[in-house]
Amino acid sequence: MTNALSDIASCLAGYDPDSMPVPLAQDFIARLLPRPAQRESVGLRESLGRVLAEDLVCGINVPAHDNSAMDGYALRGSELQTGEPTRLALAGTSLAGSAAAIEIATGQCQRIMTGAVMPAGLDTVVPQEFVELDGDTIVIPAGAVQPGANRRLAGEDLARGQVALPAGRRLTPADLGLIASLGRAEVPVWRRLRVAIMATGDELRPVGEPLPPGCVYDSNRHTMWAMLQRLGVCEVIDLGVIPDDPAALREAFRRAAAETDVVLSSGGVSVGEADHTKAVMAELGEVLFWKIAMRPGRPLAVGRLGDALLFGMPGNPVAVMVSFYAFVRDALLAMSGAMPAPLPLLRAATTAPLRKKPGRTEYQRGIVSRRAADGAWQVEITGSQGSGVLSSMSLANGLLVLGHEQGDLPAGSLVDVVPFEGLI
Ligand SMILES: Nc1nc2c(c(=O)[nH]1)N[C@H]1C(S)=C(S)[C@@H](COP(=O)(O)OP(=O)(O)OC[C@H]3O[C@@H](n4cnc5c(N)ncnc54)[C@H](O)[C@@H]3O)O[C@H]1N2
Ligand code: MOO
Repeated sequence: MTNALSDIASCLAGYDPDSMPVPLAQDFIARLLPRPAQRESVGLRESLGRVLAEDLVCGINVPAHDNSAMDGYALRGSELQTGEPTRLALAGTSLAGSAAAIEIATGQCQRIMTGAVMPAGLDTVVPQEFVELDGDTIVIPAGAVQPGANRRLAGEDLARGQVALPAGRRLTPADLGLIASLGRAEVPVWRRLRVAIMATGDELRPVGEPLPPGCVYDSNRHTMWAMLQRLGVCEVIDLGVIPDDPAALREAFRRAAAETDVVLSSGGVSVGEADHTKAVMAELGEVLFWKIAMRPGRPLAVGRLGDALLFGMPGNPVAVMVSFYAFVRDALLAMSGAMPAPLPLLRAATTAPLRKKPGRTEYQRGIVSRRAADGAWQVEITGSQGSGVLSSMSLANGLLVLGHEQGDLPAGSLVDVVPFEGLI
């Protein structure tokens, strides 16, 4: 039996739906999240960006055998002379890919290529450019190589039985290579989350249609779709634009909750007369409405409809993006089974003074760059910070995060910036 949202809220010290600090809202949401339940096996390439459902244990050593790191000559390190050249007779050649057992006698060495198996008993490789050939003898100048150099040991990258990648890992290009190096063609991952998106509002028109007076094109569904694509762990179900009509909203929310794990809507969560979204959510499910102490992104609805989690995000186009990164991103990753991955932060110096009201978290759009004089990070605000102004968001390459208690800042202050690279 899951706890009612109001019970969870009553456990939080300082809970205030009319002025919720960002960390408290994040903490509340973290308590609601179901763990992933269904796993599937996907082909290696399909696993990029997906969440590993179990620890991936190495079935083999990588590399599988001791091998050479250089093209050169393999020898016994104990036979290297100190203070004078070493002379060794050439026995034969080892090429990569050959597993032939080779015996090399004392006083001999073996020509060897990068990646070739080290002959038994040899532990050192001298690169070919360091030696001189004297007929079938190689001459290694004193000090050209240390015993044990240029040899890669079996299992030095990954040892059989070791956990190569832990459950919860979101797989990267290097991880795909790692999994391939273990010879695995199939990867166990958690099922993608199904996420419904919808934009609500009578004034919204889909792109590609004429724009009647008083209307705006719906941009939020496209930013929501794009942010979800970038996250890489969701299957997006687009329910389109829903008018401010209770019957249509009811139908859309019912359908979304029945078919998906998470429902994201934009608009209709403020106090306007056509803001029916709130009423419909409350009628169908269990929903809390908050005014978050932040800017932009002040109104937010968080709730449950059946088994689906609901985020009613504000309609203003920048507010919906900031709400997504402040609250929805981490929730979706946790529900996908991913281990927590806080957004990377840069510390950058402001190029001009900043106005900031204490008592709320502010997310300001900026451009981070390296200062010519010393290469240190600096950040400049991208102009109007209105929560409907998408152009300053589009121009930005990062979001400044100014904490709850922070007041005005003089030029040159160090602030936290979330870089968009890889995120937006
Ligand atoms: N009296 C008050 N008014 C408002 C408050 C408040 O506390 N008291 N809060 C303001 C804040 S902050 C925000 S944010 C908005 C959020 O309101 P809603 O979530 O109800 O959003 P709407 O009213 O539906 O739309 C707001 C704005 O955004 C435009 N919009 C909506 N959806 C889209 C979309 N899909 N694509 C592009 N643009 C969209 C819409 O046309 C409005 O201009 O409320 C403030 N008001
Ligand atoms: O905070 Mo609203 O979310 O200003 O746009």
